[in-house]
Amino acid sequence: MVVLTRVVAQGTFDILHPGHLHYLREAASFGSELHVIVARRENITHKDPPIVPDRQRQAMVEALDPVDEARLGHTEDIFVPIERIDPDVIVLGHDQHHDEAAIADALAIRGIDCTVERASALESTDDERLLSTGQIIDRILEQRC
Ligand SMILES: Cc1cc2nc3c(=O)[nH]c(=O)nc-3n(C[C@H](O)[C@H](O)[C@H](O)COP(=O)(O)O)c2cc1C
Ligand SMILES: Nc1ncnc2c1ncn2[C@@H]1O[C@H](COP(=O)(O)OP(=O)(O)OP(=O)(O)O)[C@@H](O)[C@H]1O
Repeated sequence: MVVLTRVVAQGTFDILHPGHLHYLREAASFGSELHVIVARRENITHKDPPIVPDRQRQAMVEALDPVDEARLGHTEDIFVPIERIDPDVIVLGHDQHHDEAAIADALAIRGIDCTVERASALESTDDERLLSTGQIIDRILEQRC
């Protein structure tokens, strides 16, 4: 019998880059199905809002090879999609501003049996890759303005 292990990853995914692929491939390695929650613009208050519209960010993430399904997150309650997906593992990004223990407590309160992991960072070596949306936008501003 095949046991499906559902994994959740999440983020803004404004302008896609190799760091996103690294994160999503690592998240996918924790199970058999990767579900991605794409943050809604109105919920992105911890940094500049995304340039790319919500639906376009969701469509681009869903097209990536490691991703089985991508959805826009809930407008108010971040646990609504979690309750619908019912994941076995949530993988936080290396720099995501969420505390594993706090997420784990919130899952336990809701009776959701799911572990919380933290992905690693794809660090820039000496090559030319741009490994954050911020870097890409800075490069555009430098070279196009
Ligand atoms: C478990 C979990 C569930 C989330 N659910 C939602 C959601 O339903 N709606 C949403 O807009 N953002 C959701 N988010 C994304 C957060 O709103 C936040 O923007 C994101 O984690 C920050 O990622 P980034 O700074 O790496 O882009 C969720 C995050 C986590 C960790
Ligand atoms: N270089 C990277 N290595 C590993 N994971 C990354 C990297 N860049 C982004 N991620 C992960 O991808 C997810 C989405 O991140 P996000 O969409 O905020 O991209 P970002 O490039 O970090 O954006 P910004 O530069 O605006 O912070 C997060 O979980 C984040 O940790």
